[in-house]
Amino acid sequence: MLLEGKTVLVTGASAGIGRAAAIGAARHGANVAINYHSDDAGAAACVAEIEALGRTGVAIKGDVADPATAQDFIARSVEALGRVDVFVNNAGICPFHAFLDMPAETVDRTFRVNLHGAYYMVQAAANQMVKQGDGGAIVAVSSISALVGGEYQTHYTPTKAGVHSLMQSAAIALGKHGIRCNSVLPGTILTDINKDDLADLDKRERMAARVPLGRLGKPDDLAGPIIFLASDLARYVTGAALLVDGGAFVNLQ
Ligand SMILES: NC(=O)C1=CN([C@@H]2O[C@H](COP(=O)(O)OP(=O)(O)OC[C@H]3O[C@@H](n4cnc5c(N)ncnc54)[C@H](O)[C@@H]3O)[C@@H](O)[C@H]2O)C=CC1
Ligand SMILES: C[C@H](O)[C@@H]1OC(=O)[C@H](O)[C@@H]1O
Repeated sequence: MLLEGKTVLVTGASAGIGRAAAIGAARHGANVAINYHSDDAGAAACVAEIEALGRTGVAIKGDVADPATAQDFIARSVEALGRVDVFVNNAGICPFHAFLDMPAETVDRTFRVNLHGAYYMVQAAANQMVKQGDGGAIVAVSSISALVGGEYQTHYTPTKAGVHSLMQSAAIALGKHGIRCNSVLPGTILTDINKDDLADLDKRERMAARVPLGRLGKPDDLAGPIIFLASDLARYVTGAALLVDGGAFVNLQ
């Protein structure tokens, strides 16, 4: 049990990586509050799994693109669970589209959800941790895409580089408060975010062929690395970025 008695908050946890992180935290002894955007059934199912593990779970609806959601999520989580020990910034979108005719509203929405949302959520969680006075851990779900490009992801990859950079600067700003800030950089993980893109079986095979470990990732592959960074096992780790990509990034030839 790496998070026994801790309170963990996860954004975008009605599905995918966020959901796996939330349930993984509960499996490690944490009570968990999740933020979600619109999938009431997915959020309820996640809370039900947390509670089946004997922990308290709470789901709070809100669009992370709205700065007010961050204040609301932290305040209502504290109301329900008492405090915030760990904050996992996960919510994100990636509407694949070509560069030359990328609609301005797609760029704007992607920036607001992935980067502005991360900024205000991390800031609100950090303020709560500072108020509590005994440190904490923040883990952001960035991406291998913080380091490499994507033809149909010109609006998305800068947000993931931004989240990675946010963790580095926040690590400096919050170290004096005992708050650690790290990111995980997933490779290609099979979730709803890329279901349509990977319906192209040629592309899916190409992506899998790049992975030395021989397969694309599953949401649960991220739970362990996120829980590790959130836990006291990583007590001297801050400002770090952990690739969780089956080796895809280093596989040049
Ligand atoms: N699947 C992949 O290959 C990779 C995913 N990531 C990142 O992982 C994170 C999670 O994505 P996945 O689990 O893959 O996809 P997903 O589509 O299964 O999950 C995304 C989650 O974010 C939530 N969300 C979306 N917009 C939101 C909003 N405005 N407010 C609140 N919640 C919102 C969704 O409801 C959902 O729970 C994202 O930040 C994504 O960029 C990073 C690298 C690779
Ligand atoms: C959504 C993509 O399949 C996924 O998102 C990322 O951040 C990875 O780099 C993959 O491209």
